[in-house]
Amino acid sequence: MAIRELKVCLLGDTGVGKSSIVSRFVQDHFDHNISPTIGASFMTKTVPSGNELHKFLIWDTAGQERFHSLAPMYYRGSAAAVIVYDITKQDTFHTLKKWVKELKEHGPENIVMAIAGNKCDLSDTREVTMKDAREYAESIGAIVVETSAKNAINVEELFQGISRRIPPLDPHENGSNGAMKLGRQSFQSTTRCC
Ligand SMILES: Nc1nc2c(ncn2[C@@H]2O[C@H](COP(=O)(O)OP(=O)(O)OP(=O)(O)O)[C@@H](O)[C@H]2O)c(=O)[nH]1
Repeated sequence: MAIRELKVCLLGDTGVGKSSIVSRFVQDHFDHNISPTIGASFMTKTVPSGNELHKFLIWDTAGQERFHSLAPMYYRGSAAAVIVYDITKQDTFHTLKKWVKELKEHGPENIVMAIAGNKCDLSDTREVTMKDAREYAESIGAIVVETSAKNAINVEELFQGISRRIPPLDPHENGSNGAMKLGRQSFQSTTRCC
């Protein structure tokens, strides 16, 4: 079975739960007292996808503004970006839109964009509706899903959605050096809710 290495970066405001999503996905663990990320952190996880294995090389970036200038190092060469907002904080949805703009202007041409509305376990105090998120995602051709890293809701599904957007390897395009051509399979939006 062929292994594809897929660089994925997580972007979004500080405190929205990027590290918690990665920790839930890779280690099936949630820490209430997780510290803010300094710079970036790196983890990997390999999952089956059709006839292939997708090895996600995950760069979890720091959301604090002082680290913003480092982000291009992590989205450059990425097959996918997970852009996270907190459904209980409208301003984090605004920050997400700024990240999407930056990715469109400076990110890889065919990057798969996945929007994660995290903390859906706190939907009683929601400030961003699923309708708004879905409409925005459709307008940019992104996957959108509401997640809870805390309660393990839709985290696996988020990465499965990314896997589905990665076109299967064409053996004729895979050179002897193992170079792989990545791109977005479809521009249709995919939506999942809690
Ligand atoms: N209720 C709830 N809290 C969450 C969830 N995900 C993360 N948190 C909490 O939100 C806070 C911030 O989580 P982090 O994962 O550090 O957020 P981050 O986006 O990585 O933050 P930076 O590293 O500063 O960019 C922590 O107190 C987490 O425990 C969730 O799904 N539900």
